[in-house]
Amino acid sequence: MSIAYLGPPGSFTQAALSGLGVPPDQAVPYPTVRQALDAVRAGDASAAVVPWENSVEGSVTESVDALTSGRDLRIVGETLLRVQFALGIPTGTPDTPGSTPDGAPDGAPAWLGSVRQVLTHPIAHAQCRTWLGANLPRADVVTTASTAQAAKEVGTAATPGAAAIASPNTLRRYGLRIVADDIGDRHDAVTRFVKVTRPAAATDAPPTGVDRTSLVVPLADKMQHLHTVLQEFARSQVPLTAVLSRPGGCGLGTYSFLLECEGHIDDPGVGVVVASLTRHHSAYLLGSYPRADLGRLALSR
Ligand SMILES: O=C(O)C(=O)C[C@]1(C(=O)O)C=C[C@@H](O)C=C1
Repeated sequence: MSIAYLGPPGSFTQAALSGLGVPPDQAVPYPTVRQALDAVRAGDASAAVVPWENSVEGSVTESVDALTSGRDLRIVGETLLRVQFALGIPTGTPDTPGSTPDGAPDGAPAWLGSVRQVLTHPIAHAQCRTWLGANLPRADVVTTASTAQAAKEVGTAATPGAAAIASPNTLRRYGLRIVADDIGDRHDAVTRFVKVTRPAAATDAPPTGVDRTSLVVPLADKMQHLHTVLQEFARSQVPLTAVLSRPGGCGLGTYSFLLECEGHIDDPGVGVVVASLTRHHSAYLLGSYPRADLGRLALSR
């Protein structure tokens, strides 16, 4: 069966598929993270790959919210990808010497004068803020469901004054001319992607010794329990790797927590913590899966 991913082709998510062992001929692009996950829920895809966390911008809350909107999906794997960004404009864009936009630096290249609008994914935008602020401070930023979608829209519509931020290969794929490369604020930016399945299909991976466990603790209006939740990890000496609060749905100040820790549910420490949080705080498991290795990063260009 097919494997859904955040498309269109050329997205960073597509570049991450090989790191999760997804054969290219099984991968099917979906327009949004939610639609990719819903395809798994509906049984139209056996698994989905979605972005989960970025080293510069933090958690991909769209993915966290879409995944935790039900208790019916499990994370079964993760991979890491180094992400690099470039700016592309339609090939027909004429250079307009002497018309650099308001606020652009003196002596800026001529093509800058033509760019009024930059399309990209919000997390890519967040990673290119410094470059955009210095070079295109007055350009409108239009967010798209993925960087590849931005490249596709700019390449297809060839709207005068529009540019896209995506990986260099993706800009080329959609026929754009790269006018600025390596425009990310951090050259070591990394995005973590996860593979998600229905629990019935999830052959829970056995412990490898280098695993991660993700769970949700929906504290909602019982915020005073947060410190006891965190103490459970300390007591069992289980290292927490992430704590993310999301709106709990019961008004301001109520939260649901995504917690991630080192170790596997079948490891004694993690097992004890998850069992206790499940019993006392209605926690539920999102998955125990092999942790990706920072030393074996793929580079997406
Ligand atoms: O826009 C894409 O191409 C994606 O795959 C999404 C995404 C993300 O959500 O973080 C993936 C990696 C980059 O950090 C920017 C965007």
